[in-house]
Amino acid sequence: MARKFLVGGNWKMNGSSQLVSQLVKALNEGSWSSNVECVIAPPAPYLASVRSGVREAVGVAAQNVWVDPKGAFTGEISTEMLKDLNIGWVIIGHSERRSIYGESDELVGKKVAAAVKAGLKVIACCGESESERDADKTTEVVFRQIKAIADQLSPKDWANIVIAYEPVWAIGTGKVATPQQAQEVHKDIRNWLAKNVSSDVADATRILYGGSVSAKSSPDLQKEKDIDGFLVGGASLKDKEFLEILNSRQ
Ligand SMILES: O=C(CO)COP(=O)(O)O
Repeated sequence: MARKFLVGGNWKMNGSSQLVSQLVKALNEGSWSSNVECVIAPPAPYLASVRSGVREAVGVAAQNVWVDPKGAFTGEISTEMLKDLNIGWVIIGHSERRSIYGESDELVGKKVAAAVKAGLKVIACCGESESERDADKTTEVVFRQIKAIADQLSPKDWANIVIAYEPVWAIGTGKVATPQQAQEVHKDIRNWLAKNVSSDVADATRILYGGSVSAKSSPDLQKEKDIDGFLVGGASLKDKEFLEILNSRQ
């Protein structure tokens, strides 16, 4: 089954009104193949203006969401608010949320389930740290993270899930995984889905690679069979480079 290539831009806690306008303008004026889907994730204060400013074909994602629909949760954002603002996507379980804010596998699973039930599409992140890779625990960690998500979902929910494999050692370090390293884990994730969810879900689910993706590394990474796109951090804040990455899909 053909999986549409997806390039996501995770702006993290970066930007200003000025940079946001510049990036939106570049995406409105730039072009890339209709076989490539683009989703950008601005910081929460800019979600509404990005959604109204960027062309419809570009998806907009929040970088986090809470599990309850409303109430006394100071500082949080609900799925209902995202829908109210016409934000179709949310990134959940990013390694920065896990490590800095202590989000457990279980909480990540609950957030993914709440978002999908609310009708949002989810980019669900997983990935091992350097010491876990060195200890040969990559698949153990990644499978545990994905299982915590899968446990909360029914097979049909997977139509709205994209997985992002983001090895922690490659995030913001300039140390990009080789195409072979990434492909190996992507294939393992797909096999895990086939065995534990269904072969249809394994075939259809897009698995993105994230971690120091640049215009230089994207052409080779995109050649790998099980790499269905990228989740780009730093390079998504550079308008020309992000467009180059969008155009690296052959
Ligand atoms: O965390 C990432 C995307 O979510 C990757 O960040 P960098 O591309 O800056 O390494």
